Amino acid sequence: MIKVGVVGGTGYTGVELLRLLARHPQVSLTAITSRGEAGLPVADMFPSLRGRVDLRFVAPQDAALDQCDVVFFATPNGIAMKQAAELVAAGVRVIDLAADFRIRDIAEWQKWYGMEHAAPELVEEAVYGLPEVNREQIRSARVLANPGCYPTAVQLGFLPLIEAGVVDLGHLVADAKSGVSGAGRKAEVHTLFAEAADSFKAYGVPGHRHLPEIRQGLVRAAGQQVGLTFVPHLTPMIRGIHATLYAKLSSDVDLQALYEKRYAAEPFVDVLPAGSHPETRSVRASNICRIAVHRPQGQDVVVVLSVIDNLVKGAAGQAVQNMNIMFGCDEMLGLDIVPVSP
Ligand SMILES: NC(=O)C1=CN([C@@H]2O[C@H](COP(=O)(O)OP(=O)(O)OC[C@H]3O[C@@H](n4cnc5c(N)ncnc54)[C@H](OP(=O)(O)O)[C@@H]3O)[C@@H](O)[C@H]2O)C=CC1
Ligand SMILES: CC(=O)N[C@@H](CCC(=O)OP(=O)(O)O)C(=O)O
Repeated sequence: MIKVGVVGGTGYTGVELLRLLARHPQVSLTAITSRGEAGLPVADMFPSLRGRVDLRFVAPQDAALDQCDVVFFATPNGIAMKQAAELVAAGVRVIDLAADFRIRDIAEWQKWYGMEHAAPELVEEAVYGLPEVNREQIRSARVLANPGCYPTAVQLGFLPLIEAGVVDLGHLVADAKSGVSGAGRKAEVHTLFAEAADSFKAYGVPGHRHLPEIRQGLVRAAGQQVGLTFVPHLTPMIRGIHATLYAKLSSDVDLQALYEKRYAAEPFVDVLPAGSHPETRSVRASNICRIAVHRPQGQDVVVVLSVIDNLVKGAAGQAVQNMNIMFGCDEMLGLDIVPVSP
């Protein structure tokens, strides 16, 4: 059994991890932390876990994390980077759901995240956990940088076009919408029911911290610089990301065949039939990214629609997928669940 610790078990991605890990046949949940709820049975806070998780929350400093085989950090940015080195030295593998190890350029990371990096040497060795790109490196990772939610939907949508070299790399556009759980469980005015339940807005247009992460992945696939415009939106739903991606075609290609071939062996990417319009509810609570590719009215423009559940393929599900790869389990173990909506 894989002994697992979860730091940040009271947050949205933390409880989503617990939902998935509690039913994982190879996992033994060992420690689940909370600073404010130490001592409280986890199932008292989350009744959906009654009978499935019988641990109590423990304060992070009291958790025997060094006894685990792997520790997930479902914490704000800047926490994992301070603890990962000690854990790795103790032989514990680290999966960070935050952004501490995602950006290889430390100066760039510090600019976007507004803090000094505490473990640049671990960024160097960390593996970016997008299995559809890095599966082989993930197997031996000691530090795993789980991708961001928008970066997962946008990269999976753009990658086939970029890898095949069939679009103008200077003018890629990603227009993405997220449910409110993407902002986490902490209290903030803009996610109050009265603020977010009946409104729709773009944000971060001058620059969002996921821009450098997406660009890093696309540049790697292209082998050259790319021009990317990324505009996130907050939409009145709880879970889900819908990314609409635009690019100018530079060669004539069978787009449907291109996407079907690229993802034929991927268990968690579903390329829909030509002409489809994926809905976020079709992936709710599942680890699947559903993609449709369009060429409107035969123009030289390609439009890609990519949907995920931000808490699953965009966070906890992808983290469990990565754990499965790191520990030699079947990649779908604990994740072979159907979406909860039609
Ligand atoms: N929400 C989403 O859709 C996605 C989130 N992410 C990333 O995953 C991480 C977690 O996000 P999310 O679950 O939404 O956030 P939440 O705000 O919902 O939860 C954060 C958790 O971190 C714990 N925590 C906060 N500060 C500390 C600290 N100093 N030391 C230890 N634990 C701490 C909190 O627990 P307590 O206060 O009880 O200690 C809480 O359980 C973030 O980095 C986020 O950016 C990534 C992809 C998608
Ligand atoms: C709707 C919403 O607010 N979404 C968050 C992004 C989600 C997230 O948690 O960011 P990471 O994946 O980098 O951790 C935001 O735009 O800041």
